[in-house]
Amino acid sequence: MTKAASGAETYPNVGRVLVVIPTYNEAENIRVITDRLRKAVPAAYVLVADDNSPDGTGAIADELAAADDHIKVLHREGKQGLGAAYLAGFAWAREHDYDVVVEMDADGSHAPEELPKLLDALANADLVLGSRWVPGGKVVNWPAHRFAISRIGNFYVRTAIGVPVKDITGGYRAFRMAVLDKIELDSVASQGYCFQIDLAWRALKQGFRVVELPITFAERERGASKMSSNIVREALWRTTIWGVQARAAAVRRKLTGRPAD
Ligand SMILES: Nc1nc2c(ncn2[C@@H]2O[C@H](COP(=O)(O)OP(=O)(O)O[C@H]3O[C@H](CO)[C@@H](O)[C@H](O)[C@@H]3O)[C@@H](O)[C@H]2O)c(=O)[nH]1
Repeated sequence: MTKAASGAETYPNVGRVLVVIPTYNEAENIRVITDRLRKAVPAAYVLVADDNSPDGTGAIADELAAADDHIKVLHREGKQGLGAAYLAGFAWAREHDYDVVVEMDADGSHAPEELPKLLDALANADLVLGSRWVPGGKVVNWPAHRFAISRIGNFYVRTAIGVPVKDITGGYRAFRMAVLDKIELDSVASQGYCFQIDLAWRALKQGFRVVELPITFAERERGASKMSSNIVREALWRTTIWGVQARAAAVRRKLTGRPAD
């Protein structure tokens, strides 16, 4: 089979872009999302990070990769969570010299057609967060319980760790590689939504320019969400601990007069 022509290799003013798509049982979605993405941003490369999905997502991704040299596949041994799949994707991006790494769900919740907006915003930012909760952002067809979890969760995180970000749990974002190089990914243990909170917070603490841009998040039409009560619980306990640690550090600084570590 002849591979599709690569087209442009870089995105203007940004460089080499890798979109990491973690997958677990996304056989119904992976063709659609990669097709939309390749049309929306022909210069971008795609890495499907599949956790040995029982529904054969990995084999479909291999077929797509065989036909298009902008599509790559990372086969992982088994289901280890969203965060672990992204960390493996980031390490792959670093090994292969990408300038920007994008996180995107496989199920169409994150519209590839909005990616140029996120990439263009990197002109004045190091990390661009697609946001449902800034003016202009929205969610489509979300069940009431997801809406409530996201709004209450984001409010809780903002209050607990004291960050101004409106949608810190969102999973549609573009990182300059400099951010991923600096935020000590080896020590990231969080998974699920908490992984998103963790990375954005690390970037903010390092003083990187973090910008939120409105996006439309659409509920998946095919396949099942992997959201579970464990994912929500993890976000709660970890952010509570981080909030307490941040406050304790602020008090220590006040008492000793020393700047932050
Ligand atoms: N490789 C791998 N991929 C996974 C795993 N769990 C989930 N994924 C993939 O991660 C993406 C998001 O999973 P969903 O199950 O659809 O996520 P969600 O609950 O709708 O969560 C989304 O919204 C959250 C905030 O509302 C975000 O925090 C989260 O990152 C994601 O974007 C999908 O492509 C899914 O296949 C896993 O264990 N391993």
